[in-house]
Amino acid sequence: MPPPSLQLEIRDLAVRRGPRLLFEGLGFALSGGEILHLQGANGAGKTSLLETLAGLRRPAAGQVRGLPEEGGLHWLGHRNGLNLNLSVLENLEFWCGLNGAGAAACQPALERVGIWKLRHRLVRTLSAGQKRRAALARLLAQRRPLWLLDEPLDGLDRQGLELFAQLLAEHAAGGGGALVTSHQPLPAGLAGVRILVLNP
Ligand SMILES: Nc1ncnc2c1ncn2[C@@H]1O[C@H](COP(=O)(O)OP(=O)(O)OP(=O)(O)O)[C@@H](O)[C@H]1O
Repeated sequence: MPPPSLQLEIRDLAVRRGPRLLFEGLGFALSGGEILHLQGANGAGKTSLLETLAGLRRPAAGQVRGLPEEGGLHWLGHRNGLNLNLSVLENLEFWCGLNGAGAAACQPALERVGIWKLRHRLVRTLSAGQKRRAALARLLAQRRPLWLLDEPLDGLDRQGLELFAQLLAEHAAGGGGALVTSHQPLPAGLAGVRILVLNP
């Protein structure tokens, strides 16, 4: 079942952190099937923009139209969203329970990211890249039309980067869209990638 179609439109957006105006007048669109690679210097406001789109931060001005209904986006921030004192499987079951995917979605997701054999390990005992794979499994456990990914490549090895590229390509091919921050280039060969530079 493909996710509902995505037509995100950002107009004249301004975001402030405390007294500091990070950016203003920002406009862009993101449709299903597209991947937007968000670039910009440290402190440019990339994370703040994603947090704003995720509803975690109120914009100072502007409009965000076409955000999916509640439950329609996945947020993967600098932190992995994993409880270090639970096992990999317990973490995923928690997320599946929260988003209505059901426990049956956990095994295929963990197999896909290559860490099913680690399912009983406490997350605190995993390497950084293994934790990142567990976080990516969250995205697979339930299909959602919009992915907001903040530095998702951090910690991934070469195979992890290839896996990430496949997951992103499949997401886009299924009609999903993604806004991805990364200081390194996105894996080569991904179709439908546009670049947006914040505060060039
Ligand atoms: N909790 C906070 N309180 C006040 N200012 C903050 C806070 N977190 C971040 N900032 C400031 O907001 C600005 C934008 O930060 P943000 O994390 O959005 O940038 P970024 O483009 O994602 O940076 P990076 O590439 O380093 O991850 C920075 O100047 C930062 O110092």
